[in-house]
Amino acid sequence: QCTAVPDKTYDYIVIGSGAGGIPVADRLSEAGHSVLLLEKGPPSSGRWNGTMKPAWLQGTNLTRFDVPGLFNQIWRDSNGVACEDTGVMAGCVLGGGVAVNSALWWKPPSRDWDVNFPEGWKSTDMKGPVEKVFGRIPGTDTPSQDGIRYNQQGFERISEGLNAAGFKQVTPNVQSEEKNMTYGHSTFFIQHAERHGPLRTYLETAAARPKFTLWTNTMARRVVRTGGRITGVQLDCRNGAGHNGTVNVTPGTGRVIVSAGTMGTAKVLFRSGIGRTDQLNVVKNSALDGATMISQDQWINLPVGYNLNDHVGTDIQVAHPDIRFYDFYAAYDTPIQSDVDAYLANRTGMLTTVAPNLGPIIWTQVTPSDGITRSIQWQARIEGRTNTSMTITQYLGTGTISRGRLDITPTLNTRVITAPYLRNATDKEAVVQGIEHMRGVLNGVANLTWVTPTKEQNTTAFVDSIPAALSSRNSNHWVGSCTIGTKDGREPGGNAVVDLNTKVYGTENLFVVDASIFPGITTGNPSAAIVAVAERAAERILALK
Ligand SMILES: Cc1cc2nc3c(=O)[nH]c(=O)nc-3n(C[C@H](O)[C@H](O)[C@H](O)COP(=O)(O)OP(=O)(O)OC[C@H]3O[C@@H](n4cnc5c(N)ncnc54)[C@H](O)[C@@H]3O)c2cc1C
Repeated sequence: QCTAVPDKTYDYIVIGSGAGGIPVADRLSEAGHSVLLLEKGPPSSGRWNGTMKPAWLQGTNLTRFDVPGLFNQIWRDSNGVACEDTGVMAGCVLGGGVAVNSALWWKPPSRDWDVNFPEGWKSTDMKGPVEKVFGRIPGTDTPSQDGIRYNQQGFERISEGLNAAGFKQVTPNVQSEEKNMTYGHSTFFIQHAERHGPLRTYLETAAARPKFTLWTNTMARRVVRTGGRITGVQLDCRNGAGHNGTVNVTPGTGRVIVSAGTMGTAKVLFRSGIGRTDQLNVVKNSALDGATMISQDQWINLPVGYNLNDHVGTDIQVAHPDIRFYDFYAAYDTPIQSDVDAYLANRTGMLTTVAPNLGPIIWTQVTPSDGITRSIQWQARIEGRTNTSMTITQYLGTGTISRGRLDITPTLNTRVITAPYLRNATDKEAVVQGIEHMRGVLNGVANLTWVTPTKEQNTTAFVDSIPAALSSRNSNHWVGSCTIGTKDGREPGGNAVVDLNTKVYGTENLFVVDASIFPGITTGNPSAAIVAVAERAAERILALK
């Protein structure tokens, strides 16, 4: 049953409850403001009354989102979980990406801020926000309550090669600056062997305050505005629940924060008449929005959808007779009973391991012929062509030059129109250099065999054989599309959508706080960096008059 919007206004309306939205909503509410957090999807974890679970979790307060061993289920059945309007994988449930992801959790090295971000957002500015994030969500590299890491054969064999090649083993979030020739155990935002992170910290403190309100199953269709002044948000209820109508901000002082993710935020802005004219014309000519869209003389011409980025993923695969595959996919419907018992009784055993048994995580840097250093993260997992194979994904991160673009279709879905992968020759050179290096390192592991590339294959030919396309390179780490910067995108040569306070250019009270404002991709999986950006944005927004 949909509910009509009550006659009440809010100091802040935050659209989207992901890595960016939950922390910023919490900090704004902590400052004493009334805050409404909108989420288009249903509840996810058991803590928030989620219901999606396998038979063996019936009668517990856990859902598929809570148990680390079930995190693979998103690749088996994403119905009602994944966004239907993004063209790429993203979580459309309470928590967004931090409800559905692999929970990998990295303190960003200074380089991630200093290479990518504008003034006011450099590593010296981000030190406090990062400390706040890790104070609340420290993460762990031993999720199981008995302190045991299970099925570590892959980690151990690969480490032999790394050690022989001079790599140093580190505790990644302690030695977080050491991101070259280092490796460590996967580190997760897991606690008590359950998914933790923003849903179990920031959202809990926010929800405990009387002036905080959360509406799930409630989608922001567009912001309602007169010129640059936003007065409210028009809502569509979903899944036969949620709220319908237009909810307003406090007259004169209220603000709206869009935190709907790299794809979702771009869509909300397009539907609100903010973007390049070609995209706004698509919305204007659409059956859904055409008749009700804000008139053309009010459009704000900004480069929404540009500067899109993601880690370029390149998979290599090796095999070793010691490696043991564990069937996390089967754990949903036909789990091993002793593993279920260990998990439910003690939070120990294989199901405390994030599927599909990730690690080691390895960091290197390469500098191709343009002289610009690229950070690389290598992410190993026990999954591949056979039961003894291991896939190791190379993520090309901080320092990449290639960028892509997203746009909106006549049915109002976003889609990646230009994939941000290897559009620049030196990015490709960096990928090849990195793989060449890792092939040498892994050749130092006794009894290791190569699946891809084959031992004889030339590295450049191997990299060329994998299309620079979404289907083969996508890492689900989308950033960009509403870039932060000082060059107002309404001006010739301007590339930024939001200013240094995360306020959308040309508006008085509209902000964007999520992965979409990142000017470039991070070294590692980005969720901790996004939470840190939300902390910093809250500081800056609260400091505004
Ligand atoms: C399968 C997968 C695995 C990943 N693994 C990792 C990992 O291990 N570690 C890591 O650091 N990162 C990982 N990531 C990436 C990480 O989760 C994302 O980068 C991060 O969640 C993005 O944060 P965000 O706030 O920008 O958007 P999101 O977290 O995507 O949040 C956006 C939220 O807004 C909601 N929304 C969208 N439109 C509207 C609207 N119009 N109205 C109301 N609500 C709306 C969405 O439903 C969603 O809840 C993974 C991502 C995926 C998809």
